[in-house]
Amino acid sequence: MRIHVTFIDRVGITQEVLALLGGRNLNLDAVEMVPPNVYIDAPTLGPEVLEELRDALFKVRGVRAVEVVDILPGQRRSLQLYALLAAMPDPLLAVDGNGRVLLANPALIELAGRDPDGETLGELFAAPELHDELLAHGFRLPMREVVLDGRTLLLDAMPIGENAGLAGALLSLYAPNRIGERLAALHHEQAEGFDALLGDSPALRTLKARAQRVAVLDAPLLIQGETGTGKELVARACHAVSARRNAPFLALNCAALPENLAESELFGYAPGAFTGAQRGGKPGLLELAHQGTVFLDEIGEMSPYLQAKLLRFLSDGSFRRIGGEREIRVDVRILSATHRNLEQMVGEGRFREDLFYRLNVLNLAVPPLRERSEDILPLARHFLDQACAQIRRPPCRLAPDTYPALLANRWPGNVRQLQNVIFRAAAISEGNLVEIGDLDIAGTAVAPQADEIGSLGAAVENFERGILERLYASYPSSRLLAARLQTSHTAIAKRLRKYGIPARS
Ligand SMILES: Nc1ncnc2c1ncn2[C@@H]1O[C@H](COP(=O)(O)OP(=O)(O)OP(=O)(O)O)[C@@H](O)[C@H]1O
Repeated sequence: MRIHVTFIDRVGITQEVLALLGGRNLNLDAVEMVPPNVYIDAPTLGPEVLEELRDALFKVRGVRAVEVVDILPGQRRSLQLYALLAAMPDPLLAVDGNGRVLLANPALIELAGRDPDGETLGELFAAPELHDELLAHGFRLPMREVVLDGRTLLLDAMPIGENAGLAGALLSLYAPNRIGERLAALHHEQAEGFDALLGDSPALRTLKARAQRVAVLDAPLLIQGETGTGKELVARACHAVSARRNAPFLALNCAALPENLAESELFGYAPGAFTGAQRGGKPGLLELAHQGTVFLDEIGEMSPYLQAKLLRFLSDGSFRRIGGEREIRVDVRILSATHRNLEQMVGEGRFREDLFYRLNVLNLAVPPLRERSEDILPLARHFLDQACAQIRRPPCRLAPDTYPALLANRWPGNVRQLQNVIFRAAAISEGNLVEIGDLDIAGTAVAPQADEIGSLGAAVENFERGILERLYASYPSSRLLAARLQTSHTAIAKRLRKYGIPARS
C-alpha cells in the first residue's frame, strides 16, 4: 500500500513519521520527501495496520492528513519518462557527470545487444579517448561518429544542469540515413509544392514544368526514377498544387512492410477481423485519405495479392476492409513511385500489366543527380546550411577543392546520398571549411576500375576530361566554365585544347 502524509513543516517531523513506520516493522520500498509531504511505498502495509498507523500518525504534532494513493509522484514521473524513452525511435542514453550510463532507452539496448547500465562511455563505444574528450569538454562537442556493434552512428551530446554544476548529459545516436529523413521532415515543413524541389538545371526545370501540368489532372500518376532522386518530394508537390491539397496526403512504402501489414495499412480491417483479438476495426489509408491522395512508394515491390486488390480499387473505386463484408467507396487519387523498370517487370511477368496501365495514366521521370550536375553544388551548399543549423554549429562552407570530387561523383544514392554525405561532413568537420577528407564519397566516384588504370597521369587526365566534358554542356564557354570551376580562363582554354573538346557556339 502507498500512503501520502501531509504535515506542517517543522524540524524533525519526517524522522518522527518514519520512526512510526520503522516501529511497525514495515518493509519500505520507497520514501519520497517533498516537504510538507512525505510519500511512502510499504508493500506489507495492510488495511488493519493502516487504521492503527493512521491514528498514531495523527498523534504526531503537525500531521494534517493521511491518504492512500495509487502511486508515488516520483514513480509516476519515472514511468512517464520510461514511456517517453521507449517511444523514441533513436537510441538515447543518459550519463552522469563521470560519463557512466544511468539510463538507456530500448532502442539503444537493442542496438547494443545489452543494457549498458553502469558502463562508461569509453566501454560502451570501445573508445576511451572519446570518453576523455567528452568529459574534458563538459559534453559540449560537435556531433561525431561512433561505432556501436559494428554500426557507424552520429553521436550528439547535450549537457544537463550546466548552471548548477554539470550533472551529466543526454546523448542521442543517429543512423546517418535517419538524419537525411529528419532534414527532409524539416524541409517539408518549410516549403510546400514545387519550391521544395531545389535545383535549376535544365533537366530539373523540364521536370518541374511537366509535373506542374500533370499535377492538376485528377488521374493516377506514376513517378519513376532512381533511388533518392526526390520522387516523394515530387509526389508531395503534385498533391500540394492539386485541387486535393486541403485533404490528406498519406504515404505507404510498399517495400517496408510484409504483405499482411501493408494490406491492413492500406485497406484497414473490420472489427473482429483477427481471431482471438479483441480489437475494433481500423480504417486504412484509403479511407483516411478520402478526397485526398495516397502515395504508394516502391510500388514495384507490391505483392501479387495486393496488386490484384489495388487493381480492383483502381477499376471500380471500391474495396473491402480485411475481414469486412461491406464494399467501401472512397475518392482518392493514387500516386505511385518506383526505382524499378516496371515495363521490364511487366515483360518478365513480375508486375501485372493491367495494373501498370492503371497506375501509369500520367507519368514523370525524375532524372538522376549525375545527369544534372549543375544542381550538385547548390544542393550541397543548401544541405550544408541546413545541417549546420540543425546540429547547432556555426555556419561552414565547402572548400573549393571539394567541388571537383562532388561533381565527378556518380551519386548512386542521388540527392539523399548527397544530403547524408554533407550532413556527416558538417558533423565531423572541425573548422569552418568542409574539406575533401570530410566527404565520405570514396568508391562512388566516376573513376576507372583499378585494373583499367595504365598510369596515374593518364587516369588523372581521363578524370579531368570527364569533368570538363560534362560541365561544358551547361557552361558552354571557357569563361563560364572557368568561373564555375573557380580557376583561370587560360587554364580552362588550355585544357579544352589539350583534350580536343570542341568549342561551343
Ligand atoms: N530537388 C531536391 N531539392 C531538395 N531536396 C531534395 C531534392 N530531391 C530530393 N531531396 C531530398 O532527398 C531525400 C530523398 O528524396 P525522396 O525521398 O523524395 O526520394 P525518393 O526518390 O522518393 O527516394 P526512394 O526511391 O528511396 O523512395 C529527401 O530528404 C528529400 O528531401
